[in-house]
Amino acid sequence: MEKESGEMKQSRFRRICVFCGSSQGKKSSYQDAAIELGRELVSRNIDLVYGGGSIGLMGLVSQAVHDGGRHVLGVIPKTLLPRELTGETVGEVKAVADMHQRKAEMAKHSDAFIALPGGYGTLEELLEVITWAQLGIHDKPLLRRASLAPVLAKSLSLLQLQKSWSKN
Ligand SMILES: C/C(=C\CNc1ncnc2c1ncn2[C@@H]1O[C@H](COP(=O)(O)O)[C@@H](O)[C@H]1O)CO
Repeated sequence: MEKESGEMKQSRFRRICVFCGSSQGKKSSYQDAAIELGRELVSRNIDLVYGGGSIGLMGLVSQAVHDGGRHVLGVIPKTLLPRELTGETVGEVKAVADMHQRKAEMAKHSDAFIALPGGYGTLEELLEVITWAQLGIHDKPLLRRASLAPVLAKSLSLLQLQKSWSKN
């Protein structure tokens, strides 16, 4: 991405949608990755679109982008608007009717998608944009889309495993 002179080349993406956990996850590397991604977007002059709120990795990436002076758009269903559910949102907040409209709005306002570690919500959002790409509904890049199937399969079986552990 860097030019020979050392100055940063303008990315072809203006706004990137990030799907990520509403909790911080068990590994500090997840939190580090969220902050690092936020700073990377700033360094490439890219704005953020995400699910809104300040909780979990969502809060870390949005705060990093906001702190760096780039625009942050949080798309939140009306039912999740109360601050006790999602916390304070930095930047612009777009309230939508429901989860379906949220995903459509996030996709509409973005030029590409990136997924960080997360739970069922992140997986669901990721699977939907992959499916839309497969159906030709959009042709926006998704980070490592080509090799995602095995990763997703592994994640799903890990989630299943985690579920059965928590029952014991
Ligand atoms: C209902 C409660 C908390 C939910 N708060 C959320 N606020 C904003 N966005 C959310 C929330 N939960 C899920 N999302 C969306 O899904 C992704 C994260 O889900 P995950 O299951 O944590 O991976 C994220 O990208 C959001 O778009 C109180 O219990």
